[in-house]
Amino acid sequence: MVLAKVIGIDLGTKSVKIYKKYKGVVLLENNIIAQQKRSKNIFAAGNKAYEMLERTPKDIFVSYPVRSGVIADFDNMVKLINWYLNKINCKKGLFSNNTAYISVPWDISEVEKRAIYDLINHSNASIKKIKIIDKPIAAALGADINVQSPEGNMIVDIGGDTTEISVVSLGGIVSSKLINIGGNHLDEAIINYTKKNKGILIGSRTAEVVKMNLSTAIETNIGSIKVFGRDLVTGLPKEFEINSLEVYYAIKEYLYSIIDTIKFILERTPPELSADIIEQGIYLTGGGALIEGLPELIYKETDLKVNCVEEPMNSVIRGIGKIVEKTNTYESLIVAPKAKKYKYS
Ligand SMILES: Nc1ncnc2c1ncn2[C@@H]1O[C@H](COP(=O)(O)OP(=O)(O)OP(=O)(O)O)[C@@H](O)[C@H]1O
Repeated sequence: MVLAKVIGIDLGTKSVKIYKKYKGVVLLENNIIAQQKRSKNIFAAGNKAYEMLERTPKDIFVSYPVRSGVIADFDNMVKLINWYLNKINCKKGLFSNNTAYISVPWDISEVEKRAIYDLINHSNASIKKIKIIDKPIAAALGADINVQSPEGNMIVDIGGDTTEISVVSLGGIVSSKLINIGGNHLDEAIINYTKKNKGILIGSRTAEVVKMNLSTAIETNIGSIKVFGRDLVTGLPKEFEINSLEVYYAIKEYLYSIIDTIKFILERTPPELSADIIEQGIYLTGGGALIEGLPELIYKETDLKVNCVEEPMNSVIRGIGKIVEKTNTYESLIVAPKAKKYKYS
């Protein structure tokens, strides 16, 4: 007899993380596909495809199938999920009665949520049960918050394409807002800054390196790095230096938009829960939580202390992992399905 497996999936805009019961995180890949333009066959997937970004010949096309937290390119996402599941040995025939726990943003439409069921049903994996978890709940669990208590907690999850700001209490979402601001927008802002102020065009991977090294919410110069770009006047490659103050100027507008949304959500939070949030502070998760000085800026603008979560990029998959390991304890956190024709459980 083949044993049933339980896995958890964090299907992010930028990356995919898969957790296997008793094993921990078994897959961490960029959620990106490189394919031949004509045949649409996979040329590379995951981290290998990311390495090809902006380096491919004309007949190879590289793209991200998840955009703004939802599946934007269904066919390619099916190809990728098959590739990921194959990589962790979760393909058809191998497991008889598998269950997958998958997180989705809260503030999206039912149709967008249902696409997750379609995705798994169209995949090669023999997953019988699909259980949906609200991403803010998973992020909160991953931040070691007791999500089932009556206490209110605010989670700010700054991801690749989106920031999801949510208040959770008693295992549910009290309020949440998903805004289209994430790491990709900061990369674009850095590209636009160097184009406008230095006359140099850089690629998105270089912009991400600049962001990871220098992104700051503090208006002071704390360091610089040298990178290559293309001089827009001569057309030739050029090495140039960029410092953290320049990166601050490039991204600050986005940071303030996130803070404005935090205030927006706070204004709409019932007073009892607001009191809890004031006492506990905000929890910052997602890759964007690594922006230098962001907790201090949020504190300055909102008067709320900010709790930094360890390895904030892994918060959601850590939370899903906790659910996968203790399915009975966390059964109440599973989102109730809305339509019948899908394989809900
Ligand atoms: N040190 C850092 N400073 C700033 N940003 C960072 C840093 N490290 C990673 N990031 C950014 O964090 C983002 C990825 O975060 P995360 O893994 O939480 O996103 P995701 O779950 O894939 O996306 P989403 O939540 O939008 O679906 C990327 O844009 C990445 O560049």
